[in-house]
Amino acid sequence: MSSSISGNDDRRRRPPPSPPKLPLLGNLHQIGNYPHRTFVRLAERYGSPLLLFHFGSRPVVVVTTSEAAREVLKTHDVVSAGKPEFGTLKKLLYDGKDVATCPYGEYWRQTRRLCVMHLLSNRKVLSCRAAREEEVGLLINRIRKDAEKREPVNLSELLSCLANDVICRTAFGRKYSHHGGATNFRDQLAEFMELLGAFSVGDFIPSLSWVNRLTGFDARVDRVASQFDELLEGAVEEGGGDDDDSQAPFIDVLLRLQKDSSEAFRLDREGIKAVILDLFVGGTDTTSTLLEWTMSELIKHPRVMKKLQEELRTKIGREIETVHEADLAEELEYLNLVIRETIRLHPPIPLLAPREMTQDATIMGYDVPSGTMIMTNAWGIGRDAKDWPESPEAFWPERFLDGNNVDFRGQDYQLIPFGAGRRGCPGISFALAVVELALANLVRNFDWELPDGVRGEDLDMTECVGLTMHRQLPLLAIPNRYITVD
Ligand code: HEM
Repeated sequence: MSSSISGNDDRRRRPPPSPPKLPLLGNLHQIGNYPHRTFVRLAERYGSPLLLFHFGSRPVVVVTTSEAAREVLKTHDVVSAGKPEFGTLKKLLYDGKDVATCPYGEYWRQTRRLCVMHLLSNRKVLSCRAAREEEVGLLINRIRKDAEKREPVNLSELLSCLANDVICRTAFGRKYSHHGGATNFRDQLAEFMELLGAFSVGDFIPSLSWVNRLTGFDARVDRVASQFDELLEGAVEEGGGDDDDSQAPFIDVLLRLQKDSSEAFRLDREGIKAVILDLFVGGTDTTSTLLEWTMSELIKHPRVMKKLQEELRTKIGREIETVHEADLAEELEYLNLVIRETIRLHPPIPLLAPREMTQDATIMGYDVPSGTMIMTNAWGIGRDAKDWPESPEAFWPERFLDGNNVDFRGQDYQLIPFGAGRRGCPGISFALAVVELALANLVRNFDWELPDGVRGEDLDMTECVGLTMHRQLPLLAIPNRYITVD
């Protein structure tokens, strides 16, 4: 399939179709607020699974079909495993010493191995169960109090706190509700994420880098990077106390590995801080966004909500106040279908994390040179009528019944919210553990209604795109207690 093409021989090149571009800006002016939607429209207009754009001076190929995604992420897995360099990311993530943004090579391989083996393995995820159960328990108790007042709760906010607190507990062994007195850790993290997702003109049009200085963007990046470094330094100083890896917070595990003479590869101090940051960046907003969309779809579709409630209430029973992970051991088929259907329609990172070609390659018959940035439109692929012939825009978990075993773990290219191939997400089990436990509790323990008598079907589902794609308006809903154990 792959064929190398000579760097100089432009006559033989067949690039993907490309919408007309402007000088300096390239195609940046065409992208709009919902790039994933724009890219689907343009792919249809040009009738091509690959389109070539220019974001300023950067060539970017956008992949819009499952077939093309398979070629990129499977056939050309190694060649497409590079990462584009962005100045802002480098400043915020210790010059690319993390897993998610570091270039493809030995450092990435070893660092990812450490994460997969020691932090995100199924065994380690299981051993963090107590922290998840406690945090979900706190959330449910809080909602019970609100239910007594019959007041709407801000589910978006609560779910974001939950994801954040779970990662904090597993990464540091404690919560960082407050750091440095009045400064709230969550606000700091929110600003960090905002900057990671922000458009930095200098990264695309180097001749306009001065704009970042003029607007104060660069100074803000420096300030946030140094605030976070201070926090992580504190955590590294305090860490290293526990010898038992299975129970230890991530920071302790990484510090122990650093001292372990039998380990051929050791992360330095910046590497440890960068990896911890990666887990926050990769694991908080993504998880809470998935929870937020799942609850939105359930409230919007009372039939599905009722069916899921029946499954949970029948299989788990009414005898316990709060669902624990052991209670989920029973096969909860419909819960699984609901999560699959939500993530199909609302992949938290609609365009996956950008990749960069490390060699020339031919993809779907088009030549894509080394250095091209690759964006895979998981959102568009999840709604492509070719792969999802029955009402692709509809929320209908039953589509996964009757032998449709399409799953999101990176083998089925029509459903790739976690990416695929060697740079695919290593945090799937970690994320699902939180998502399943939280949903089982929220849905089994309460009936939900929208405030002001708004009907579920009228719930606004407008998206807002940053680092992740979340709801534009927070999800406010009134909980009514269902499970009341005396
Ligand atoms: C619903 C939750 C999540 C979603 C939708 C998600 C999605 C993704 C996606 C799309 C990628 C890029 C994949 C690719 O390029 O093929 C990725 C990478 C990554 N994710 Fe996740 N993720 C989630 C949860 C997590 C969690 C909980 C963690 C860790 C605590 C995590 C850690 C990472 C890391 C470290 C990478 C970089 C992998 C590499 O470059 O080798 N993610 N994730």
